[in-house]
Amino acid sequence: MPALRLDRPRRSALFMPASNPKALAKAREVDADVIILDLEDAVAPEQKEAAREAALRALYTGGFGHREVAVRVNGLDTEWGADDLEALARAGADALLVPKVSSPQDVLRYHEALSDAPSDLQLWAMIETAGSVLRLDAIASLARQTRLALWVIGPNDLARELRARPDAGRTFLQPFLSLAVAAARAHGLSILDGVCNEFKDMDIFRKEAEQGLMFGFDGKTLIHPAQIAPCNEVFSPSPVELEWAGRVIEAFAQPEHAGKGAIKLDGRMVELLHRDQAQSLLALARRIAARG
Ligand SMILES: CC(C)(COP(=O)(O)OP(=O)(O)OC[C@H]1O[C@@H](n2cnc3c(N)ncnc32)[C@H](O)[C@@H]1OP(=O)(O)O)[C@@H](O)C(=O)NCCC(=O)NCCSC(=O)C[C@H](O)C(=O)O
Ligand SMILES: [Mg+2]
Repeated sequence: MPALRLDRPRRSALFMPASNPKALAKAREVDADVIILDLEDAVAPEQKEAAREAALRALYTGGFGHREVAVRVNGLDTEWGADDLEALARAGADALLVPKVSSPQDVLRYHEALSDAPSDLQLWAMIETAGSVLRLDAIASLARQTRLALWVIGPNDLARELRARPDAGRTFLQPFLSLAVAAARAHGLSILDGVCNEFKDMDIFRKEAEQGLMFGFDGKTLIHPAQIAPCNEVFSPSPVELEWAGRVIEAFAQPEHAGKGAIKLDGRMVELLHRDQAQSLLALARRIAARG
């Protein structure tokens, strides 16, 4: 199975309809950590085959630099799903993102359909159905025995299925977001927050991205290039966090703190687990800087 790539910065993941040549042309320029070529909901039925061809051309052309590239295929329960998987399994994508996963059996179907794919091809799954909400732990538990490596939340499909009324604070999603992050972390999956449909008002977008950061997401999926810069900023360690991280590590290195599990710093307790967090933050900052 592919090694789980939790070490990659995945602050921003931009969806691009593979049927939109103007959008695809930007895939090698935009500052997103991940590009997701969409064959599913952003593509009209009559465009599905042309979009698949365009995604294949883009993958064979390559040149995506530091960006991870995923393709969101159509579900196996649609007339295009099996052909998408067949065509794309060996086309050089880092991952295939599959929609509307509801159960462990769904993951196993996709995993089996990819049995001949290169060993480093990852399976990413949209978590966006009512069924998936009820089976988070069982779905995530397949991470260690299949290609499953990452989840993406799908707030639009979830709102539709639940008949919820989304508001700016995402009230209907909040309990679910916490549980999804917990299930992902328990089984070593990466997890990306869902898209914000608002792409003109960056205050609304930024608040939603900050909310996702607070819930523990690794990054956020995006629909428009204007969302990339604020998203990267929100999901990068801030100067204040990096300064804190440096001081925590330094404090634990002092001879008077040798062998201690908890010490005082700035009038507050810090424990060895905070030193671990500090080291992770500094490592993420180094990896972001190394992307160029
Ligand atoms: C939302 C859009 C339809 C808006 O498009 P448009 O009106 O063209 O926006 P702009 O005029 O502001 O565009 C300016 C230029 O930027 C390019 N552009 C726009 N969006 C993208 C993009 N995503 N990637 C790359 N480039 C993009 C335009 O082509 C303009 O270029 P130029 O003319 O050369 O200046 C549009 O943004 C869009 O289609 N977004 C992506 C939609 C999508 O992929 N949806 C599916 C994923 S979201 C999802 O499915 C959610 C999930 O499953 C759930 O259930 O929640
Ligand atoms: Mg969806």
